[in-house]
Amino acid sequence: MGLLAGKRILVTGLLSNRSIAYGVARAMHREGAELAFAYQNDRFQERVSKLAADFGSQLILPCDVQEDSQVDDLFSQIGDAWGGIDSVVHSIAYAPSDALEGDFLEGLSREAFRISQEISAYSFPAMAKAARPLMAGRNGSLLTLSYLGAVRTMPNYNIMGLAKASLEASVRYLAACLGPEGTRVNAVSAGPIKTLAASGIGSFGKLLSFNERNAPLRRNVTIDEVGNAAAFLCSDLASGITGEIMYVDGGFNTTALGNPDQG
Ligand SMILES: NC(=O)c1ccc[n+]([C@@H]2O[C@H](COP(=O)([O-])OP(=O)(O)OC[C@H]3O[C@@H](n4cnc5c(N)ncnc54)[C@H](O)[C@@H]3O)[C@@H](O)[C@H]2O)c1
Ligand SMILES: Cc1c(CN(C)C(=O)CCc2cnc3c(c2)CCC(=O)N3)oc2ccccc12
Repeated sequence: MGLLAGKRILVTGLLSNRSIAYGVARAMHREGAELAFAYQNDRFQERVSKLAADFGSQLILPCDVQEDSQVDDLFSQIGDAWGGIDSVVHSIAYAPSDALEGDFLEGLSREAFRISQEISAYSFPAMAKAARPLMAGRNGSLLTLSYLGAVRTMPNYNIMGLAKASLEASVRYLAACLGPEGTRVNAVSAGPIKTLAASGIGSFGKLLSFNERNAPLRRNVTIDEVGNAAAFLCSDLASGITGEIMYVDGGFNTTALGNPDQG
């Protein structure tokens, strides 16, 4: 019997078969979950529907998290179709690309700050608020994806680091708010992975190879390893875990000087 048998889970942020959300969906499907998907806008409907078919999903709904009405509509449609929901996976981030390279202050602007916080951080508690009535009494869980740049400075990550810091704080405040009603809230902080969100980042290749050479496991992680951890955190095996940021990064976050042989 799969870890997630009988669970109904919404997975957001699926965009390609390299998406972390794809790895999460694959693990959760394998563990017996019934999946629904949300895509950012109509441009992505066809490609997400094709990807979602890999997981036998018929519930594929639009949701641009910049619009409150679309977040509300998403969960009312899920309520109509399912009557309730056990878990929500938030796998969404965005900052204007010119804020994601070079000098932190050069890339800083009120607009870049607002957009990155709104899409990459506010959207998680906003979805939690809309999902709350559907999750009552189900001992469900919420899960989001973070990155080490939330708590350590990472060259070029810049304004996204502030958004992830905000996101990780929301994991703790949501855990405190929803724990009494039985809903758990956690994050997986993943190591760097070559996805669409990572492409177009100038120094990404260097970052991947630095991690590969310096992480205790001496390699990068895969979307399936992140997916497995996400499936565990949303399963009843993790019934005592909430407000937690679980690192799936080959141990990189635990090192100070990395690989001593690297000089
Ligand atoms: N790739 C990495 O190295 C890495 C590492 C750690 C954490 N993460 C996090 O994983 C999550 C998924 O990113 P990914 O690497 O799988 O890339 P991805 O490009 O596959 O996924 C990013 C998703 O964000 C969605 N999105 C952006 N703006 C949106 C909006 N306004 N409304 C709704 N959806 C919107 C996109 O449609 C896309 O599906 C992000 O939160 C990212 O910060 C990525
Ligand atoms: C790792 C890592 C990532 C992957 N990661 C953890 C992320 O969170 C990426 C999120 C992201 C948010 N917004 C945008 C983009 C990516 C690229 C396209 C775009 O226009 N905007 O991005 C980096 C950017 C700089 C340095 C390291 C990294």
